[in-house]
Parts: sequence; structure tokens; C-alpha cells
Amino acid sequence: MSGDAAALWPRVAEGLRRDLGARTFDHWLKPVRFADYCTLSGVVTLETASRFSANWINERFGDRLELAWRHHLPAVRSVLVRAGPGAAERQAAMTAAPLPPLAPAAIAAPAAPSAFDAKLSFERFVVARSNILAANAARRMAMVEAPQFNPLYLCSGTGQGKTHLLHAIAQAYEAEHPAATIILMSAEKFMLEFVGAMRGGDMMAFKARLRAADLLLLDDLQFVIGKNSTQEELLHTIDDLMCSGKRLVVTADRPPAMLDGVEARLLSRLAGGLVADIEAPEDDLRERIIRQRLAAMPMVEVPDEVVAWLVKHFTRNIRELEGALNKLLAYAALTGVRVDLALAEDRLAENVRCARPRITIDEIQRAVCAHYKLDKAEMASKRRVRAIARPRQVAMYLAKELTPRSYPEIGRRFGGRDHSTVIHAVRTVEALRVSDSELDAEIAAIRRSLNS
Ligand SMILES: Nc1ncnc2c1ncn2[C@@H]1O[C@H](COP(=O)(O)OP(=O)(O)OP(=O)(O)O)[C@@H](O)[C@H]1O
Repeated sequence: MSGDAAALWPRVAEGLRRDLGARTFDHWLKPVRFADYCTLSGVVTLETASRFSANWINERFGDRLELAWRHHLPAVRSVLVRAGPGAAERQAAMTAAPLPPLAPAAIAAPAAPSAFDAKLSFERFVVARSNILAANAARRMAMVEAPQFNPLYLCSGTGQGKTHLLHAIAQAYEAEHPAATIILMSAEKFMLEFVGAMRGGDMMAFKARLRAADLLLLDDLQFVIGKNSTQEELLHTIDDLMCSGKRLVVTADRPPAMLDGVEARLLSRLAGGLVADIEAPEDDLRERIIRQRLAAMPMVEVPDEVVAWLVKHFTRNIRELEGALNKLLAYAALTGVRVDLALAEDRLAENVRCARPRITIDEIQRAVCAHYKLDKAEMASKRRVRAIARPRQVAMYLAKELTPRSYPEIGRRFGGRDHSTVIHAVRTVEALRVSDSELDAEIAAIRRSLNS
């Protein structure tokens, strides 16, 4: 895959040359060579002649490089330019005054690059009412003083900045505690390493590595749902870290109480510190994030009406908003057209369609009740008379069809019913839709009312 990416570099470079102009390109980017592409992290590494020009390129052209790469290879997450081999010698040769000789150890072992994404810093995290609790709690986690709340549990829907905050905490903590051991990993990786260690008979090393952490940051905890032995190991790891006063931050897509299939003992540990949720981003936050991204690209002109249009249409999460902006800018940069409202509407029509807010269970319950002229409280009631039970089953069926919620989650929203009740309702309505055309038409009408 790195080979494929290497083959793309000349095309990426050609686009950049058109975009930046031959003079700027030849001066800064012509000497840049492709070094590596990691499919796992999505990081492209490029090399240039000196550390100075690497820093300059990262600062001035980092966003441009990312856009250009993503245009050809959408999986690219970030682009890093570093000084290539021999850069130190070239740098020394270019300097008039001889540099003091480097200790052999320093030459042999250059500082290991930080494992954290420099772009995901506190400085680049825009704070607003919807995320202020999470952002402030995250900052506290990185301070010298012991945090007031430990563990910190960050939760939100997808693309709202949880991973960003984990990287920000890790980097700020690293700056304050340079010798500290910091581990940032996804819950999935935790599980894979745990299973690998069990199979390889290497549990001691696995346990020792995690328990040596001064700060453990665990992303996407919902991954351990239903994975009992991973949960057990995680529980021991957390207990160990907490007992030794270490810091723990976890993220998940829902609050602890909604992690069905996670052991109560683990949940109580996780909820025992601070649970901070990030709400859906408000207009002001979305606009400030766009303006922040544009400020890093002073050569790109984006009219205010396009910014307002993006803010209006990409409401659900920041990742979608960023993706739309990147797509628009990449298209404009690589084709040489100006960014205006018509271009945004044309190029981003599909993105807008996908970004429409999803239907919620609450909306479904309201629509079903409006159709059958019922009180919404009946949805959660225990009454089994057919005039109520059937609409309730229809609402459960639509909840499964139109939302990403699981059977247990749906059951909870209908007066704490068991998941098997929901499965039964879904199957019943599915069968009835085939045999009962009247019911089928009613469901179609409810769906239309929800989509309108
Ligand atoms: N408040 C913010 N300020 C600046 N950038 C943000 C903010 N919130 C999110 N982002 C950006 O949005 C993108 C998605 O954020 P991130 O990956 O952290 O989301 P997430 O909540 O971890 O999503 P998932 O649950 O899918 O893993 C990232 O590029 C991140 O930098």
C-alpha cells in the first residue's frame, strides 16, 4: 500500500504545483520526497532536506498537503514532513559557524517522534457551550496537580472531538511530565493485544506494560460491549491504575449507564469520576471551526455566504463539517475554480444528503401516536389492548428500521421492555406488512410524515 501511495506522490505534487504556483512549489516542495504511508494510522510521511524546511512546510503547507493527498487517497488522515537522512550533515554544512559536535548517542538516537497527533492539540480545539465541560475537564487531566475527578469519561456521538481531546491531553501531559509513560489506545486495540498476549502466553508483559502507565487514555470503550474477558482484564487494569493514583481517561459513544452488555463492576468504576458529555455542536462552534481551518490557509478565499451555507447544512458533527470543507477546497485547489455558493451546492449535494439529521425514537413515537391518535405515554405503558399494543409494535419496528439503535436500547425507550419483546414486535410487523395491506399503507404514511 505504501508503494501505491509512493506512486501517487508525483500526481499530488503536480496538483500542488498548480495550486501554489511554480515559484513557491519549486522553492519549498520540489525537494520533498515520499518516505512512507501507514495504512493503519493514515499518516503519510514525506522527507525534505533540512529540519528547518520540514518545519516550515508543515506549518505553511500542512493543510494543503493533506487536502491534496486526500483528493487522491481519501484514507489519508494527516501528512508529516520530516528531515530526511543526512539532513543534519547538510544543515551543519550550510551553517557558517561550526556547530558544536554532537554526542555520538545523540546522533545514533534522534528524539523519538511523539506518538500523538500534533494537530489534535488543545490550541486547535475550539470551545463552546456544548463542549466546555469536557474541554475543561480534559485540561485538568493534563495538569501537574492531581485531578479532582479520576477517571474522566468523555462521551458523545461520533465526530464530536473525543479522540481530539485524548490526543490533546496526552500531549499537554507529556509536556508537563516528559518522563511519564503515556498510553493512548483504542478499546479495540486493548482487546487485540489482550487476546494476543493470552494466546502467546505473554500476559505478564501485557499487564506490566499497561500498569506502568502514568496516564492511560482509552478510546471508543463501547467496543468492549459483550466481550466479557476483555472487560475483566480492563477492570483489573483500572483498579490497579486507580490504586496507584494514575490517571485514566476513557471515551465512548454513550454514557456508562447506556453501555448494555458491560459488567456493572466496570461501569461503576467508570462512572465514579467525572462523566462529561459533548453535545451536538451549536452554530457558533461550527462556524468558528471553519474559520479556524481557513485561517491556516490564507491563500484560499471562501466567501462568508459559503461559510454560512456549510454551517447551516452540516449540523450533526464536526467530522462531516470538516470533510465537506476539505472536499470543497480540494476540488477548488485542484481544478483552479473559485469557491462560491454554486460550487458548494454542486460539489457537496451528496454530502448534504448524508448529513441530514437522523430520525429519533422520540420522533417516531410522536408520529405513530399522531397517526393512531394516542397519548405518547401509552408507548411506555404496560397496557396490552390491541388498539395500543399494535401501534407500539409499529413504533418499535420503525425504530429498528430508521434509527441505529439496538434492540435493548429500543426496549428501554418503550418503558424498559426486554429486547426479546422488541424482536417479537419487529418480526410481527414485518410479517403483517406482507399480509395486511392496510397496515402496510399506514406504515408507509407514517414514514412519509417522518421524512417530510
Ligand atoms: N471543538 C473542536 N474544535 C476543533 N476541531 C474539532 C472539535 N471537535 C471535533 N473536531 C475535529 O473533528 C474531527 C473529528 O473529531 P474526533 O475524531 O475527535 O471525533 P470523535 O468524537 O472521537 O469521533 P468517533 O466517536 O467517531 O471516534 C477531528 O478532525 C477533530 O479535530
